[in-house]
Amino acid sequence: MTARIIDGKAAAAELRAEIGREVAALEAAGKPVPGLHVVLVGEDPASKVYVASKEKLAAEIGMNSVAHRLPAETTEAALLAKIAELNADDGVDGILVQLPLPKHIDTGRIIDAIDPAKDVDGLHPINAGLLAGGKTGLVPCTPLGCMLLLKQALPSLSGLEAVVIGRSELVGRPVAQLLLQADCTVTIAHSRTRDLPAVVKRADIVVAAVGRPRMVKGDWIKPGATVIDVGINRMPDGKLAGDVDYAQAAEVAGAITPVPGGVGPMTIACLLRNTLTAYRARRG
Ligand SMILES: Nc1nc(=O)c2c([nH]1)NC[C@@H]1CN(c3ccc(C(=O)N[C@@H](CCC(=O)O)C(=O)O)cc3)C=[N+]21
Repeated sequence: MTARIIDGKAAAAELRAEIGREVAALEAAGKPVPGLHVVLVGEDPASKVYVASKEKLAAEIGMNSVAHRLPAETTEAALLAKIAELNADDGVDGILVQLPLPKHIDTGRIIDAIDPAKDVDGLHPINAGLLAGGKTGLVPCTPLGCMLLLKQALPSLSGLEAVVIGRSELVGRPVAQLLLQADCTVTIAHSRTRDLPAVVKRADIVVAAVGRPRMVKGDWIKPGATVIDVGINRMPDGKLAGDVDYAQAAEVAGAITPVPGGVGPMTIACLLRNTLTAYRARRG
C-alpha cells in the first residue's frame, strides 16, 4: 500500500485564508484587528526564522503583527516586565514567547506570567488544566494542528486506537488530551515504554513527537494506519527529517504527514487561529 499524503501546507494555507476573511470582516465593521505579539530573546538561528515566519504570516492576513526582539542578556526580571506590559495592553490579543529561552531564564516562571486569556501557545497551567479537564481554553498550536489534519484525513476518530509517542508539555500530553476528547482510546508511549514497536503496531493513529529523526520504522506501523509526524529534526546535510522513517512508513500507512509540509505549517496557522479565538473571547 502507498499512503495518501496529508498535505499540511495546503491545509494551513486554507486555514490562514479563512482566518484572513474573518479579520477582513472585523476591519470592514470598523473594529480593531487582532494583535499578535511574539517575543524572541536572543539569537538562536532557528528561532529567528520561526519568529520571522509567524510575524510575516500574521501580517499577511491583516493582523496587527509585532515581534519584540530582546538581547540574549535580557534578565528574567526584564522579560517579566515586558510580559506585564503586554498583559496590560488592551490592543494585545495574543502573546507568544518563543522557546527555548536562554538558560538563565526560568521558562515556567515566564509562561506562568502570561495572561491565560492571551496565551495563544496554550501553555499556561490554566489552559493546560482546562484541557486536562476536558474543557477548552486556548489549546497548544501543534496539537491543534495535528487534530485538524486528523479530522481531515479520517471520517471519524471515535473508538480508534491512538498511540502518542512522547510526553512533552508542548505536544505529547496535550495531543493525547485532544485525542481522548475525540473519543479515541489513547496510549502515551515514552522513553521507558517496553516494546515500543508492538505498542505502536496497535495504533490506528500514530502521533510521533519525540524529536529523534526517523525513529519510527515502517514495520512498527499497522497497515492502513494514519501517521502524524510532529518531528522537525535538522539533519547534518541541512535537510529536515521527521520522527518517522517516511520512506518506510509510507509503504504501510493509509495516510501520512510529510516533513516538511505537514504539521509545521499547521502549527503557525493554528497560532493565528488561537489569536482570533483569544480576540473574540476578550473583545466579543
Ligand atoms: N513558544 C513556542 N511556540 C511554538 O509553537 C514553538 C516554539 N516556541 N519554539 C519552536 C517550536 C517549533 N515550531 C515550528 C513551527 C513551524 C514550523 C514549520 O513551519 N516548519 C516547516 C519547515 C520550516 C523549515 O524549513 O525550517 C514545515 O514543517 O514544513 C516548524 C516548527 C514552533 N515552535
